Amino acid sequence: MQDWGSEKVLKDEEALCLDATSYGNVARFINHRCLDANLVEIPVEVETPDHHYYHLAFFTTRKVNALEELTWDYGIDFDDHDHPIKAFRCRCGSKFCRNMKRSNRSRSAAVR
Ligand SMILES: C[S@@+](CC[C@H](N)C(=O)[O-])C[C@H]1O[C@@H](n2cnc3c(N)ncnc32)[C@H](O)[C@@H]1O
Repeated sequence: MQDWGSEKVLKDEEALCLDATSYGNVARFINHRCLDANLVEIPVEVETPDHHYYHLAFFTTRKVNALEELTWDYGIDFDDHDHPIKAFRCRCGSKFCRNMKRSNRSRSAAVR
């Protein structure tokens, strides 16, 4: 189930997926950063006489310096090996990197 915000929990059949594989704008170039990314996404309902649909609006979570990279936590579970899409190897560099934690875990397991 998707939970966007808090008021409404969508059932799977009502959930929306935005896929920028074939079409998108400059937001397609935003890279992932684990946990301490400087952007969050807010779904914004766009209303026309015929349709209601969503855009994802990105907002910064803190002051961003000139030339600082904008990053967004894609919400990937790097431990989910059953996911149909294989996750990339994260190189976000965050000290909270979920992929890094996984690498460290396997390394310390190998040392034992
Ligand atoms: C939406 S695109 C981001 C733009 C992409 N870097 C580019 O130059 O076109 C997502 C892809 O970028 C790469 N990517 C994004 N964040 C990454 C990260 N933290 N570590 C490694 N690769 C990353 C992955 O290949 C991912 O599938």
